[in-house]
Amino acid sequence: MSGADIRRAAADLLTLTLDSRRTLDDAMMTSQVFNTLEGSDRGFARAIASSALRHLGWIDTALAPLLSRPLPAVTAPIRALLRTGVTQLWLMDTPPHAAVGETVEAAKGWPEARSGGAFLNAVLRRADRERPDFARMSPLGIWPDWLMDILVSAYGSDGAEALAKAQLTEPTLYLTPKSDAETVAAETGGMAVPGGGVAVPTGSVEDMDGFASGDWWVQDLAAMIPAHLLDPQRGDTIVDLCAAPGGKTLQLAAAGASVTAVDRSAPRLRLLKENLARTGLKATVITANADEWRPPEPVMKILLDAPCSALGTLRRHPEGAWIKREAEVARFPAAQARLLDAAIDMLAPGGTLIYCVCTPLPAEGIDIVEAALATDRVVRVSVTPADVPGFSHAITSSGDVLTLPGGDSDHDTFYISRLKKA
Ligand SMILES: C[S@@+](CC[C@H](N)C(=O)[O-])C[C@H]1O[C@@H](n2cnc3c(N)ncnc32)[C@H](O)[C@@H]1O
Repeated sequence: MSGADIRRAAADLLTLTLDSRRTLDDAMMTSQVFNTLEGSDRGFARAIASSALRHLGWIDTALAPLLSRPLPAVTAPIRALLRTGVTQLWLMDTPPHAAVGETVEAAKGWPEARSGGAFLNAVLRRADRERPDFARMSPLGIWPDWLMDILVSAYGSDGAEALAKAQLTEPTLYLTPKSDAETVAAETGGMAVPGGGVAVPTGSVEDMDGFASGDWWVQDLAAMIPAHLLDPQRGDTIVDLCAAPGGKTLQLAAAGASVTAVDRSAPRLRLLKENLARTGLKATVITANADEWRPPEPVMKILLDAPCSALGTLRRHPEGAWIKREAEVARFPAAQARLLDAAIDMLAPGGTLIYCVCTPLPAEGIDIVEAALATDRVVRVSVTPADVPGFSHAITSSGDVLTLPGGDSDHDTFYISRLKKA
């Protein structure tokens, strides 16, 4: 494949994410042009798109003075090629002649972009001469204004900046071992870390030792905490609500618990079933709306990983900042409160419920839990340092866990609360 094909594929991934509002993973699965690439070409196209999405607010701000019309007024294919070109020039080690030349070539082979070749050439040449100094730009500028505003109002400028800086850093790939972390570390060339995960060098997951044999699955370190806090034991009956694609179901099942995994999305449950089959673990899988579904009898342990804005995983999915809308984010708390109420209904007296969301927004985390506590149907069981090896710094003054970035931390942001039925 030619260098132009790689740029065309990267631009296609950008239009699918930013203009069709798909996730990058989904775009990579559906883009025909991306799927003609193999090996390192595929890796390079993905790296360009991923870097563009990670830094998009900065890129668009720096592009604006180079254009005679606003970026949104440029057609989608040319806009994607512009972003593809400047990402190579400003953020990657691509030699300028290749970044400009191959991106302009890509336009020539793309009927909807062909007429913009000369414009693209002129802007990219100027972008090569007039390079922005991203180090002097506020990290908050990588986000759309609405997102910056809600994070600044929740955490102040410094806290929001820490979240933005976390997004600017390539996240480590972590595996959750089915049984022994040291064995998985030896098998994959990784390193066992406190909390039970294994940090591995980034690469093709399917090609790593132990993938096909199901010895591990990919899961962020912070995402391992909720299942740990439920203290799953052999013989426990556990209901895992909002379970797909199943990272936490696998953890609970690997501990020997009898798990019922409930999710309303059949396609996502297909992934959960694939994960169970690959790892040889067992769970009862139910497609249902957890607002309405009830177990045959109340259970002692429930995990509710509620649907959320997922703003705590932007470092892995930076496109989330651009494909989500403020109004959608505002709708989550009502759904979360309903689901927590339903989960409390399913819980036996004295039973334990873990509520978690992968977002730093208090409206989706502590506010939901405080409202449930105010009904007196549940009490909080404060998390202790011994409960969360490697994460004692994340225990909040109210006894929950909030894994905000800080120092040399390298994990997603989760809010987790442990509740007991009164
Ligand atoms: C954060 S994801 C769950 C991730 C999963 N627990 C894991 O560890 O892989 C939230 C899930 O909630 C599901 N969901 C959203 N609303 C639901 C509802 N009312 N009933 C059941 N599942 C729901 C979504 O389909 C999605 O799979």
